Amino acid sequence: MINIITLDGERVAMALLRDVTYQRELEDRLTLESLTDEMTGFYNRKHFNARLEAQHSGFVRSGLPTSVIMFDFDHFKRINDQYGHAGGDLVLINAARMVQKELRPLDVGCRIGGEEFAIILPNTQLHSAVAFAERIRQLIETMEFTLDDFSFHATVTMGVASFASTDTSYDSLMKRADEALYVAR
Ligand SMILES: Nc1nc2c(ncn2[C@@H]2O[C@H](COP(=O)(O)OP(=O)(O)OP(=O)(O)O)[C@@H](O)[C@H]2O)c(=O)[nH]1
Repeated sequence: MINIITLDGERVAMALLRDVTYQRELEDRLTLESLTDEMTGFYNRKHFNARLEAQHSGFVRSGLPTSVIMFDFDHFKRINDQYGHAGGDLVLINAARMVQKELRPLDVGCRIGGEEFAIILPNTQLHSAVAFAERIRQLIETMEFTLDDFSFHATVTMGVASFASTDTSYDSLMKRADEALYVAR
């Protein structure tokens, strides 16, 4: 804002400038926090739904493929019972960290439930997504989790699906991935 003021009888212009960098950074941080899971740093279910809906629109418009990998830790309750909640948390945090390292820049890793994760893979056909899911599954299987004097392993069940021309919304893809998850058990 520029004001004209009189100083010592002279008319001068005075500009008021406000540095909003801090405010912008704070707003960006709050937005990011509302979209991410604090424990793993992955995006939360809200962001997952929004991104998948956007990917579905892209698919309808231009036919760009998108696949989704869902995975769920097997018998997670048993891990909590045997190694405590800290043991369960350790599995979720370390597995998410490992998966994050395997993702390409456009991929979106999300924690969509307690021990349930999903990865959105833009521009990825089903067969590539299946190969990637299998690699992740094996990597998790070989991870060793250590807490106090105990070492243990965890396994996941995966489901993979891609958008199809018959999909009326992103929900249809989720249903297929869920069914695949179920069949794999
Ligand atoms: N440690 C820890 N446990 C969690 C968290 N969120 C959810 N859980 C636990 O995850 C367990 C999920 O239990 P279920 O849905 O029965 O799943 P499950 O034991 O893996 O059984 P299946 O899915 O049939 O293999 C519950 O015991 C929850 O308490 C979390 O953030 N940390």
